[in-house]
Amino acid sequence: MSGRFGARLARAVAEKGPLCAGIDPHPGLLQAWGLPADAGGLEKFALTAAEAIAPEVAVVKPQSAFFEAYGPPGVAVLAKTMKVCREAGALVLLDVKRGDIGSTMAAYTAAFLPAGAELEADAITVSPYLGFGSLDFAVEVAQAQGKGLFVLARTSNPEAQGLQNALLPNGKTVAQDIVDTAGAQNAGVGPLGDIGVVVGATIAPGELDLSKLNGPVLAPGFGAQGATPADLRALFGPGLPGVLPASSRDVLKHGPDPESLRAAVRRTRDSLGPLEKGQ
Ligand SMILES: O=c1ccn([C@@H]2O[C@H](COP(=O)(O)O)[C@@H](O)[C@H]2O)c(=O)[nH]1
Repeated sequence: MSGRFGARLARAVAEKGPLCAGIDPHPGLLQAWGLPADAGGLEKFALTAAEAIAPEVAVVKPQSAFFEAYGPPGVAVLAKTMKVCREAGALVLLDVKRGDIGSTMAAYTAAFLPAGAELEADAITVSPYLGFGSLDFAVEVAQAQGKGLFVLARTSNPEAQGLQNALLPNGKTVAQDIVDTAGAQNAGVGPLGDIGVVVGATIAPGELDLSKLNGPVLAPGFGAQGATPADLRALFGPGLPGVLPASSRDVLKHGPDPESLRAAVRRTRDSLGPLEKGQ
């Protein structure tokens, strides 16, 4: 690993395209793959998915919740899965959505960002709902150690709209304010800053101005939650610069056969259009 996260991400996307493939071991998927709902079934599921998917995409996003649900053995499987993905050349974005007062955020930061941590990720998702400033230490560590953060701004779930589109005294929506605060951290950094945001692929075009973000956008909601490649283009523009459409269940439902999983991830990746220079 060398260089800033934004630069590493830009290189990976130029090589493999922008798809972020999720590893979400839902109990229903384990059942559909004929696996037991225990740590052994979890391991078979996650490692099969990681080995088939990680070589094909720029970014893999394991969903921590589905591993944590199995206790310490599940967390051990998560660590193994992340290692397999990184060894296959993918960047690992751990979806953990952590957010707390600053001093506690420091402990979360230590758990996921430093080199050599058991759950070391290239980037993590974080929540700014204790105030963006509560993330200051995580921002500092990410920028200093070549890692990234994806800050929840306008999430893909329908319940989010009221809170995230509420107007602040400065006249901006909560989500826009989060995007602009992330953008301030990325100012002047090329080709892409390290502090990204999460913007659901399911939201209406025109809700947010991302023009000054200068950082990556994780866009979940593509696939199983209904958003299509056309929705992504309408929302983010045709070139999708810095945007990582994320899909989990829609790819994973094609397992357990590794060849079918590989074919599904390639189809999904190719549905986003040809690679463009500088994308
Ligand atoms: O706004 C958000 C933020 C995160 N997620 C996560 O992404 C995946 C989506 O899975 P699909 O199977 O592709 O629907 C999942 O891990 C969510 O926790 C999101 O959906 N929306």
